[in-house]
Amino acid sequence: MEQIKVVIAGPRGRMGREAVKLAEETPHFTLAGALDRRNGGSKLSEIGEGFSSEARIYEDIKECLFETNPDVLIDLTTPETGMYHAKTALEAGVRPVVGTTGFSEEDLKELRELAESRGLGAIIAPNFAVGAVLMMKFSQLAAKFFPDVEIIEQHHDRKLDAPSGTGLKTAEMISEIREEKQQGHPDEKETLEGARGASYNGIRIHSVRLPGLVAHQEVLFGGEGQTLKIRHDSYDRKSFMSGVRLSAEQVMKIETLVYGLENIIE
Ligand SMILES: NC(=O)C1=CN([C@@H]2O[C@H](COP(=O)(O)OP(=O)(O)OC[C@H]3O[C@@H](n4cnc5c(N)ncnc54)[C@H](O)[C@@H]3O)[C@@H](O)[C@H]2O)C=CC1
Ligand SMILES: O=C(O)C1=N[C@H](C(=O)O)C[C@H](O)C1
Repeated sequence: MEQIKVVIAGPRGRMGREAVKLAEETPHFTLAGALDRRNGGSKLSEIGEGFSSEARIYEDIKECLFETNPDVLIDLTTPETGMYHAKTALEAGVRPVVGTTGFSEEDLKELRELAESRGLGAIIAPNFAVGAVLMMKFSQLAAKFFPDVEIIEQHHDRKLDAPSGTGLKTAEMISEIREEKQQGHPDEKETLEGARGASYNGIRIHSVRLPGLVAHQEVLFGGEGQTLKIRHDSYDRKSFMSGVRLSAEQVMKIETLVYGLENIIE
């Protein structure tokens, strides 16, 4: 298999550290460097996170990409940083694989145009877990028969964005096959603000944040005399790593931006 040179942004984060281990363990990946907010100039093996890689840590993305000349930048940081990194990578001829969530439609449009104008692949995947992708696909199918649907996403309490990227993507995928629809009683009133959750084209999204949780989502459909629940649980961040690996492989073969892992696993 073709050797892929990767840089990982956010190596000390919950996802980033799994991604560093993935890169260290994958024979056809070469970990060329890491982008962090601190530890610039050190090697990954020197920062006490249990990494064995001798790859250097950079604090400046431009310097990092110039010196390491990677094929792929894997970004697992924060929404603002993720957007800046993805843009800077494309401008430098590097293909971004972005797991970071919280991108707007405008962000996606801008990155798609940039990727296509440079003839480069880019993948933005709100969820890298295959089970979560299937949950979204099954939900899209179910919504053809059950147009009344609410999404309950549950995450750890260190999460910055709400709703989750997965919750939003699920609502987007359902909206592709469902007309906008007002759900619940037409005269319903919130006596406590937020009680009915956020609304995406009329689909309610409820965000739960609690210590102890990792990443969980239930898509709840209601019909006459029946309900259907489609649920996915990530109990460990290892659940995301096969999707990260697949994305880094596939991004080398495309020349546009792909938003969502469902577009590369089917
Ligand atoms: N697509 C997917 O399957 C998944 C996506 N995520 C998303 O990935 C992102 C990261 O999640 P976690 O690892 O849980 O967060 P985290 O807070 O544990 O890690 C984020 C890391 O990014 C680093 N960082 C922030 N700004 C930076 C900068 N300018 N340069 C370099 N590093 C920087 C932080 O120091 C931190 O180590 C979030 O947006 C989350 O929603 C999380 C899990 C799965
Ligand atoms: O922050 C997380 O943890 C996760 N973020 C992604 C999201 O926002 O959907 C993916 C997964 O749910 C974990």
